[in-house]
Amino acid sequence: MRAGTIFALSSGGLPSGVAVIRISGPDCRTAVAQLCGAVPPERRVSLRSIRDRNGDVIDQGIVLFFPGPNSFSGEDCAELQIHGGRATVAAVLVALGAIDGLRPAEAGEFSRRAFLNGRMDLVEVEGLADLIAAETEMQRRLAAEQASGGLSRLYDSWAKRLTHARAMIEAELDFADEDDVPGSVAASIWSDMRALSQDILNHTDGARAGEIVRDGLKVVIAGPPNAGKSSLLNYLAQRDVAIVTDVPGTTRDVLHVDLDIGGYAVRLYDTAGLRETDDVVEREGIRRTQLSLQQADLVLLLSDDDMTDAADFLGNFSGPFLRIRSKSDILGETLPDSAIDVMISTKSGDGIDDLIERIRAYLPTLEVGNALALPTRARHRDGLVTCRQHLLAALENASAGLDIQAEHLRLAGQALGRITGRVDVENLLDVIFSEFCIGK
Ligand SMILES: Nc1nc2c(c(=O)[nH]1)N(C=O)[C@@H](CNc1ccc(C(=O)N[C@@H](CCC(=O)O)C(=O)O)cc1)CN2
Ligand SMILES: Nc1nc2c(ncn2[C@@H]2O[C@H](COP(=O)(O)OP(=O)(O)OP(=O)(O)O)[C@@H](O)[C@H]2O)c(=O)[nH]1
Ligand SMILES: [Mg+2]
Repeated sequence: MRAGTIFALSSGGLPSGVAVIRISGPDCRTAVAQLCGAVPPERRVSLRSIRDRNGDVIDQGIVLFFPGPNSFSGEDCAELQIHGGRATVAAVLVALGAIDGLRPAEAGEFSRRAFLNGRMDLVEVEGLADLIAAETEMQRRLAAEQASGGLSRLYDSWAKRLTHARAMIEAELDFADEDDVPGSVAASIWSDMRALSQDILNHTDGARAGEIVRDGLKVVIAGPPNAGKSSLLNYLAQRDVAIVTDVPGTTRDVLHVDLDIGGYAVRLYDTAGLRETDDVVEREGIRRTQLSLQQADLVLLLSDDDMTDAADFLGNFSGPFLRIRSKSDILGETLPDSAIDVMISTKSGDGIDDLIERIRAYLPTLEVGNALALPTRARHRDGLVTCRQHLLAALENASAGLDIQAEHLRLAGQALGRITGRVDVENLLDVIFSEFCIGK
């Protein structure tokens, strides 16, 4: 850990009504005393004058002091809640920087210290980062559960079962020579380990839902040029995001907008129309369309005709898709092909509600309570898979002997410990904390 006492603006963009500057570290008391004359009573709201080196008042603000270890970071912490003008904040930050032992915080450094001081584990830290980034209600619910330890409690309870099983095996190994210890201890242990393996499997089944809620459902609009793809993106975004013209081949870059459908995040992509072409720029656009199709959770296949050749537009994509007949306002009397799922018009708005309902069917449903403890990152899923592999290796290798089995249980527990950051994660920390903003 980089040493020193750190400070940062922890509230958002300036100007703001009030700005919160946080300080954490061993020289926190000194810093507060220097700026405010004296350290205010612990954990109490105090209105103080904040002064620069020359004793000139910069601002009047609310000052809080939280002595470690019972603080957010586990160190001595303070907050200066001042007026949120740019010059006011800048002057206070300059005054702090001039104090010996103080330096500006790096992104996520307050949380990193909280982690290193055992105030939060890694899964909670990730939950906190997601909570700050949450834009929809379901993202918020999932992140809040994770940040407050819901997922960690589950993983810790599993780690405890593994440790218990190992302890029982060790006991059995230690007394193996004595006649009065029957093998019956192991039987109940192995049935619990089988149950645990199933618990992990059920939990991992929720990983896709967790990742979709956190990252948003990726919906790609594809189809022939001029079908009205960009018009649909603009309509759903309620903004003029993409260029729309009657020239086929208008869109080249992949654009996206984030939608909130019933509290769930949906990331909608507009792509270049797919066709054979000699235009180098358009070909590059089509290549990018194909790349985004590989990432899609759902494809909206849009066309203003019956699109008998739908599969041609899907490339390697094998996931779910909806066939959408666009421009229904100029359909006239002709009935669309029965394979069409939805008919829409961005001119009249017809069919759009229907389309949104159809997209909704691909969103997970999050229930309250325990069901909110879901893995939200590939990192969690990978750790769970490794854990379960070792668990199965332990269960299936009775012939290898108890000590080999116990070793697999140890490795299973280690995989869980890596998820929560209780073991051996030094190399992960930079990646995880760099996701944070400064001041968190
Ligand atoms: N002004 C302000 N508001 C904030 C934060 C903050 O740092 N400052 N938070 C920052 O994320 C969140 C609240 N999280 C916090 C978590 C723990 C402690 C803390 O001091 N915990 C001690 C004492 C608990 C108590 O008095 O009950 C502890 O757990 O020992 C403070 C804030 C959201 N709101
Ligand atoms: N009548 C009618 N015209 C539409 C509708 N949607 C789009 N258009 C028109 O169709 C033309 C093409 O629309 P775009 O949204 O640019 O089509 P695109 O699929 O993005 O086309 P490319 O980017 O070239 O692949 C434009 O002239 C639009 O005004 C609709 O619902 N009804
Ligand atoms: Mg377009």
